[in-house]
Amino acid sequence: MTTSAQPSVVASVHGLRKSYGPAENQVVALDGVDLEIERGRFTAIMGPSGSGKSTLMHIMAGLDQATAGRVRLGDQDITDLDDGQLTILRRRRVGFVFQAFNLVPTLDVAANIRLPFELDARRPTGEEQSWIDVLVSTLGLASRLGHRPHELSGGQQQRVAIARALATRPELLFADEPTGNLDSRTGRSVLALLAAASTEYGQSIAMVTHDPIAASYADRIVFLADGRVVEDRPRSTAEQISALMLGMERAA
Ligand SMILES: Nc1ncnc2c1ncn2[C@@H]1O[C@H](COP(=O)(O)OP(=O)(O)OP(=O)(O)O)[C@@H](O)[C@H]1O
Repeated sequence: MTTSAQPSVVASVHGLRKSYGPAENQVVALDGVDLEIERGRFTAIMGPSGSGKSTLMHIMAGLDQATAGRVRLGDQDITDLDDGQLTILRRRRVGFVFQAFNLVPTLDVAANIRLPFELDARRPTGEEQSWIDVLVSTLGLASRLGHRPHELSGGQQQRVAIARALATRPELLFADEPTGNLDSRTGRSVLALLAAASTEYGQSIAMVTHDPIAASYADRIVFLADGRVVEDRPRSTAEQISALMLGMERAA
């Protein structure tokens, strides 16, 4: 086994608070969250509707700013970065996969996958193009490169979104209900791909989900309730996760 100089934590938040609205009518979305996301692992973030999952993910990904607390990505404290710096950080260091795929309808598959490079005003290097070729073939998209998103199935569109998100080898991939729009069989194949990206390529992944089956693909499951971390479990079966969720609902 080789020892890595990389720290084992890819992202962290400490004392994270986020509130919305004026003081007299304030909604507290995150109420003091401390969390470390481990490098090279697949972490699921679960919790009831309104528990703060999306808010946490958006702040960790530099899409939103904290009210209080610190946020780190890799070895950098990103808490006080301005909008321009956050835009560059998102473009270069994180990847996103959303429920709604978010592909550009006028671009073909190849151009959608290359988009992060275009937005950074550069072309993929030879090594990056080789990696894109690996992604395209692993994800079964080779015969679809000239197609537009509307010519693809939901599962194929999500695979394009995953290829696009992994193309720049992001330090951390964020996935928000990535299988929410897919039938269960296609959803499972997308989850297996994410799990393989983590185990085979060391990709760090943080995935928000409501679905115990989706979370069962992760190495670790963090549960939020009312803006706080209430459980933190290693890999579990869908049945164990469902039982835990039920127990938490009863206790609430
Ligand atoms: N822009 C906003 N303005 C006001 N309140 C907000 C805003 N965004 C989120 N909230 C509130 O913050 C709380 C946490 O929301 P968040 O979207 O993070 O929850 P969630 O766990 O992702 O929920 P869901 O599973 O339903 O997507 C909720 O009470 C929500 O209403």
